[in-house]
Amino acid sequence: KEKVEITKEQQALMKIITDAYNRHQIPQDVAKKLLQDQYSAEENFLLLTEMATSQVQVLVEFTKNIPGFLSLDREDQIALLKGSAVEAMFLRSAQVFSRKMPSGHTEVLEERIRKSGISEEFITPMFNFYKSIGELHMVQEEQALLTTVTILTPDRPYVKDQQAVERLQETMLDVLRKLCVLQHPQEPQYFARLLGRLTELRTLSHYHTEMLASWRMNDHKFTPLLCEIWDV
Ligand SMILES: O=C(Nc1ccccc1F)[C@H](C1CCCCC1)n1c(-c2ccc(Cl)cc2)nc2cc(F)c(F)cc21
Repeated sequence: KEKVEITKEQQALMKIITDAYNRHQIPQDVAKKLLQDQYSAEENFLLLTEMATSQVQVLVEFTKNIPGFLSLDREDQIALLKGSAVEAMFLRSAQVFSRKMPSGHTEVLEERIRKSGISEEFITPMFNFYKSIGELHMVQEEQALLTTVTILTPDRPYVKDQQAVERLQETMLDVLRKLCVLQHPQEPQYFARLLGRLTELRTLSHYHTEMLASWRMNDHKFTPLLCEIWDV
């Protein structure tokens, strides 16, 4: 049984990333808003575009705190942000959905999202993903590192120096792997399950353009930033 040990440097890296991850969260809590009131499809769509726009802004701030990210080629930094923004939003949504809430709140939240305007065909895959993330009961360090690993995906479109991104991602994967072993000693497969979620996340994110286009309302308006990032 090999002794898994997180080094001092890895401990420091994890602290920087987790603190940044917790610092750069959306100011107002979308779950609270959704639990307070029932909104029309138009109001929900507007809320989504506002949330997604501010999510991109906090994602940019968060990446500045990933050690080594700012040393990457500038255009590659943009390519990584553009390539991971939708996945980061769905990952964040899943973490919001999986948060411990007073009994009955998760059901209300699920109901509100089901009725928000998203077309039927996307509801099941989306909630399957949210529930599979919830079942992992990730600690906040794992959530922060998983988002970091998602951002540092070398094979995003237009990334020139993939090796440099790969080296950074591997550094984060090594810390995440050790953390999983230490946090979930009874589950040797936990780390593999965690990475399997990233495949599900990528698949779900492929639907996002259709999910938005099929939102049950006419004339979908987007912010300039979302047009940039969401290919809409
Ligand atoms: O705001 C949102 N997500 C979100 C974005 C950035 C940061 C944090 C976020 F939670 C939207 C709302 C918007 C308003 C209508 C209902 C869905 N949202 C989604 C979601 C996201 C994108 C598509 Cl295409 C379809 C649904 N899944 C959610 C699960 C939740 F638990 C939750 F609280 C909100 C959620």
